Amino acid sequence: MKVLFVTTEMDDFVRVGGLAAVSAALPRALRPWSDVRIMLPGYRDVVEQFTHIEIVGQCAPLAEMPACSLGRASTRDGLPIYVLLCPQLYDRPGNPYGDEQGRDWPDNDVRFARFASAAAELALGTLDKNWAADLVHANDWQAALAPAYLAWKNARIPSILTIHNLAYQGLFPRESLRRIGAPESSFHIDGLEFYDKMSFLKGGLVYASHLTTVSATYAKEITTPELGCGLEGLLRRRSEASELTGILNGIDESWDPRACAQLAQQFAPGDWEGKQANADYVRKQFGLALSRGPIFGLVARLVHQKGIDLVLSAADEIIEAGGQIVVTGSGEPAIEQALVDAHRRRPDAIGVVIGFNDGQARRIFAGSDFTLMPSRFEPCGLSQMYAQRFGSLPIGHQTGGLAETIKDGETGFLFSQPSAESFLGGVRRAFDAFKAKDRLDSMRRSAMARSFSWDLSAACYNALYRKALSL
Ligand SMILES: Nc1ncnc2c1ncn2[C@@H]1O[C@H](COP(=O)(O)OP(=O)(O)O[C@H]2O[C@H](CO)[C@@H](O)[C@H](O)[C@H]2O)[C@@H](O)[C@H]1O
Repeated sequence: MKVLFVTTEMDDFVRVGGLAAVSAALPRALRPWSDVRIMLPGYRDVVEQFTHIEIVGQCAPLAEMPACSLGRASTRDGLPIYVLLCPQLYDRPGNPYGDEQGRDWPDNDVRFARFASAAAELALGTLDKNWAADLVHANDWQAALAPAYLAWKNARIPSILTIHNLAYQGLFPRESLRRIGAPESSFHIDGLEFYDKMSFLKGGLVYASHLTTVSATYAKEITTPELGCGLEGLLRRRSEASELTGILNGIDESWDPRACAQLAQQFAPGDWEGKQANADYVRKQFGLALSRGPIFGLVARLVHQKGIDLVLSAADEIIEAGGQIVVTGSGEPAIEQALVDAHRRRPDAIGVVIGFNDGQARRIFAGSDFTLMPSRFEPCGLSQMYAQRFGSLPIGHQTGGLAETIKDGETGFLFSQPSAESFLGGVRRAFDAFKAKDRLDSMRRSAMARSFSWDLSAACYNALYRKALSL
C-alpha cells in the first residue's frame, strides 16, 4: 500500500505546533504496513538540512501558481521525503506560515494551493516516474486542497483529511479561486465557499473520501455549533455517513524520563529525588526562589485556545498557596507580553521563556509537579501526555483529547468549565494531592506507567487506509 502523507510541518525539520510531532511519528509507526512517503514544502529550514535532494519531476505553472520542481530525499532512518522546490514561494525567513513578525504571508493561498496541487500530481504518478500513491493522507487546511485537486482531475485515488485543529481554516478572498486555478463551479455552499470567502479546509472536508480528527471526543464536538466553527452541518453529515473518525494521537518513545538525555537528571518512577533534581534545575534556570512548594508548568503555543488568561488570573492564588509557575512557548504577541509582565511582577514565582526549545520543554515536564492545560478546546493535546510520562500531573479542561487521556484523580485532574473558578477547582485539588505524599506518589506512578504508544493509533489509520482502498 503506497501512501502519500502530505504535511507542512515535521519535527525533523520544522515545527510550529503539535502537527509537527504527529507528522514525524505517525508515518514512522505506519512503515511496517505501508510504503509511506512524506511530502513537505521546500522551506529554507527543510532544504538546508539535506545534503542531497534528487530532482525527480517538474510541475508546470497553473493559473498564478509558478512552476516548481519536486525533489526526493530521505531522513537518516530512511523515510522517503518529497520536497516541493519553489524558492519564490518557500525559501523565506520566518516560520512556515508567516514572517519574522508573525504576520501571515500575503500569498499563503498560492503557497499552499501550489503545494496541494503538486501533491495531487505526485499521487497520480505524473511527477515521479517511479512512484504513484494508492492513497493520499492530507493534514490540516494547508494540505486540504489535495483531495479537491484530485477530484477536479476526476482521479479515483482515495484521500483522507486529518483535522488537527478546526479553528484554522485557511480563509481567503473569493479572487483566490482564480489565482489557484480552482474551477469557478466549486465556489458554492457545497464546495469551497464559506460565507463568501474561500475556505481551504472546507475543500478537504467536502472532497476527501474520509475525514479523521485526533480524538473521538473532538470528532463529536466538531459536529456541534459550540466547536464546529460554522462547519458543524457539513461535519455532522459526514459523521452520520460514517465518514468522520476520531483517532487519538500517540507520543513517541523518546518520552521516557529514564533515558531522555536532555534532562538535568534521568529518573524512574519512584525516584523522586531524581525528579527533584530536575525541579532544582528548573528553579535555577528560571531564576525562581528556593521553595518546597509545587511547580506548575505550562508548555504550549501561546494562543487564545490554550486558556493562558485563566492561568494568569489564577496566578496570585497559586503563588499565595506556595506554588510557582514556569512557562515556555511562543505565539500571539499580546499573550507573550502578558506573561512577560507577570514574570516582571513576580520574578521569584513566575518564570517565563518566550520561544520554543524541545530540551527546555522536556526539562519543564520533568521538573514540574503539575502541568497546566486549561485549553478552551483541545483536539487531542500532546503536552498532557508528555507530562504524565514525566511524572507531572496534568490539570486539564474536560474537553477533546484531554478528557480521554487524563484519568481524573488518578493520573491528573479534570475540571469541567473553561472558567477561572472551575480551573481553580482543579488547582486546589492538585495542592491537596501535593500535601498527601502517598497519594502524590501513587498518582505519579500511575501517570508514568501510561504508554500513549503510537502503535494503537497507527493500527487504526492502517485499518482506515485499507477500508478506503477496499482491501
Ligand atoms: N512554538 C511552540 N510553542 C509551544 N510548544 C510548541 C511549539 N512548537 C512546538 N511545540 C510543541 O507542541 C506541543 C503542543 O502540542 P499540542 O498537541 O498540545 O498542541 P497544538 O495546538 O500545537 O496542536 C494541534 O495539533 C495537535 C496534533 O494533532 C493536537 O494534539 C492539538 O490538540 C491541536 O491543537 C508542545 O508540548 C511542544 O512540544
